[in-house]
Amino acid sequence: MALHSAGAAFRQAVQEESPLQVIGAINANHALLAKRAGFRAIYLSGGGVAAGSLGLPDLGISNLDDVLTDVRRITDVCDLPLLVDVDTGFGASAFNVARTVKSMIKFGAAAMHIEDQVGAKRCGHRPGKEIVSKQEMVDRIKAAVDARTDENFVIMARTDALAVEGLEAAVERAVACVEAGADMIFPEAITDLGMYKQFANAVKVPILANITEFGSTPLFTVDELKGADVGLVLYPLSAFRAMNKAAENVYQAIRRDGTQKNVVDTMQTRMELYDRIDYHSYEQRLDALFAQQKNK
Ligand SMILES: C[C@](O)(C(=O)O)[C@H](CC(=O)O)C(=O)O
Ligand SMILES: [Mg+2]
Repeated sequence: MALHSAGAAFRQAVQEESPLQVIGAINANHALLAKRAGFRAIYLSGGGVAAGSLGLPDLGISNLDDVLTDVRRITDVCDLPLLVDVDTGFGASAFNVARTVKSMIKFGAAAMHIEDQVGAKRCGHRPGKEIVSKQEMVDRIKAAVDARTDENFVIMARTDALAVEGLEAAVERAVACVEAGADMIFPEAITDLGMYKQFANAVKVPILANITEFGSTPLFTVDELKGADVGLVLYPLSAFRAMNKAAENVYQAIRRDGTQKNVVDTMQTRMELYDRIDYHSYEQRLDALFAQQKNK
């Protein structure tokens, strides 16, 4: 087992905060802001890597390296356990899935979710999704579990089957994934609170509720989800959506007004930024390091 296991920290957080709020952090800076706000676990969204880092839609276009770049940047500065969206695993074979798992662990992720959509996937809240067979999904999970180099690294199985095959089939898939070794279940695009309970009763492992905005799932509160036996609550893109709106507003204002004076009040100040990224302590270390040289 790894000396410092991010996976173990994630499992502990799930035990201690029930349900555990897992907050989307689109980049390293946001990871620091999330930690400061008191969250105990963070999330790297696949849709967020695609839209935020690449300016592309969430349609299975981004690859393993795109995601790893963002994972490394986040885990380099933030010690909160990170759950990563690996879409369908970045390749059809068991070797592809294994490579994804090993890389995630190496780059410091605590957990990943892998889904049962076909490779040419869509956002879970869009129409027209297609899923692979139950057996093929079970094989993905088996490959992932087998590839772990840290037994505490969390393999979460996401099923998109509800929208395609209905509740019963989706629950059946979840059960099959847990039998294959999945540690947690992410039933995607849930429409009723009671459905979470049905998954939880059937699988007996923690269930994640994806409370993404403007999708098919109502914005259930933590208290409501606790009552439905949910173990983790995900907000994948909340800060990302807000950040994009803020940027658009500033771009439009500066272009329109020829000055930023009208929007400067909406900005994080220089001092706030420096505080959030611990700028001054870096500077002090630099001064201390080269002080002797200067005094010579
Ligand atoms: C969770 C998700 O997979 C993501 O990539 O963040 C998306 C979120 C979204 O598009 O709102 C999904 O639910 O498919
Ligand atoms: Mg995704």
